[in-house]
Amino acid sequence: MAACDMPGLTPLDQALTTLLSGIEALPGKEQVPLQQAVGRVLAEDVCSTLNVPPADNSAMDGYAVRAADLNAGCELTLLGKSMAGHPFSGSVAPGECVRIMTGALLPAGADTVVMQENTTVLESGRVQFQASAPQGDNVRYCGDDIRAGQVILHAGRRLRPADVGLLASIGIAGVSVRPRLKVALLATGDELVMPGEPLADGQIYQSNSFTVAAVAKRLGCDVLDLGKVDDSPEALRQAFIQADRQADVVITSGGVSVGEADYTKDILAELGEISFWKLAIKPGKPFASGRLPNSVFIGLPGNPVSALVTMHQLAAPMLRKLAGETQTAALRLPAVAASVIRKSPGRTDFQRGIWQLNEQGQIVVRPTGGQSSGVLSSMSQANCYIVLEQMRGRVNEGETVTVEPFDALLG
Ligand SMILES: Nc1nc2c(c(=O)[nH]1)N[C@H]1C(S)=C(S)[C@@H](COP(=O)(O)OP(=O)(O)OC[C@H]3O[C@@H](n4cnc5c(N)ncnc54)[C@H](O)[C@@H]3O)O[C@H]1N2
Ligand code: MOO
Repeated sequence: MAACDMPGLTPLDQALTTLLSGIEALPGKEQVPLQQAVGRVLAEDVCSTLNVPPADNSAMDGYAVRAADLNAGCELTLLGKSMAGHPFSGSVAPGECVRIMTGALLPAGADTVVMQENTTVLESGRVQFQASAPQGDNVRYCGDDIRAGQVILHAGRRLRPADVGLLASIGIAGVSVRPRLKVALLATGDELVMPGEPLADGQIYQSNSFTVAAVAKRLGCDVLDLGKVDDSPEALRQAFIQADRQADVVITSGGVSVGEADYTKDILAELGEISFWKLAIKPGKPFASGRLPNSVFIGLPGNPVSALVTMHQLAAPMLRKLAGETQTAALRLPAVAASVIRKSPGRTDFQRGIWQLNEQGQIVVRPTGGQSSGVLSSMSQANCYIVLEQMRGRVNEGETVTVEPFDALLG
């Protein structure tokens, strides 16, 4: 069936644009020490008050010289040495050089550093050089990396390991960050049992709260797992009211389809506002979002892969926006299908696959087994999505497809 024959299904991009335009970053900020800043979202731009490096210095162990003095076999008089933390106090005149270590300040008068491997210390104590060198060779100039006054990290940045090093390198001991989002999780369904408990006929172990919590935690959220809710309007009503009191965001799984026990949408509409989506993606067709009196509501479909894929593709960008984080587009790359990939036109598929490089340096990808939305093992084995366009049908071996490598939330 062609996509135009699938009425009421909204493309993912369109749904995401609408969902994101309807929410704002939650207000507030707090100061945290740098040791606790990785993974947090900057609340303000950070400006450097320093040049980095703070002064011209050496990139090598060797000799600081004037480049104009150098030629093959030339000899220069050794004046002294410049060590990291112990600069040479004099200045280098024509015909002179100074022993210098990596990171030590370049003495006045010198403009170049020659690696010690290209020199010989003579019995006279003078230093002989094997060749000339371009002026500035092996010198790290003041401000090469960062200039005083420059914004080094912008508000909205989720801090990475290199970022906290960068902040430390300009002497910053703490930063202003956005508060952590409080996220309450509810798993709906009479059939659900917690791992560790015995399983009766017709019951299954609940897994969605574990996958969804794992992603939310990787996004730096404080997660409050409120457990399972039975498929009854009253149980859902009470659970939603409790969750709404405690959290900035309430995320449920299950009960958003058209089944007789699918009450999530009704209760959400009763207590707050609902927008219900039928998305043109597979897995993850049913998806609800909206507001409760105090919180943003996200209703994921119940099937385990659908819940995780919609958590990643829709809920995670929403959580990032609420947390004040600047959005970045997912990495998508062309790849060669290593096998036939079954697909029907109508929805954009997020099949689970393994990508690797072949001997020609091309990315090749194959699906990881069963692609039903209940088959979590195919997600567990995967290192990427194979993103197959809405209108596309079966993919033959050798055709080009798009892969989206799992990012830090899923990988
Ligand atoms: N007539 C139709 N039926 C269905 C449609 C449809 O359009 N028309 N959509 C299908 C799609 S697609 C999905 S996805 C599911 C979503 O349904 P719900 O969100 O209402 O989810 P449930 O019915 O509650 O559960 C579905 C499935 O997932 C299992 N589940 C639920 N919660 C958990 C959990 N926390 N951990 C593990 N597994 C869970 C549940 O036992 C069911 O097997 O609807 C289709 N039906
Ligand atoms: O498309 Mo539903 O999301 O899993 O099977």
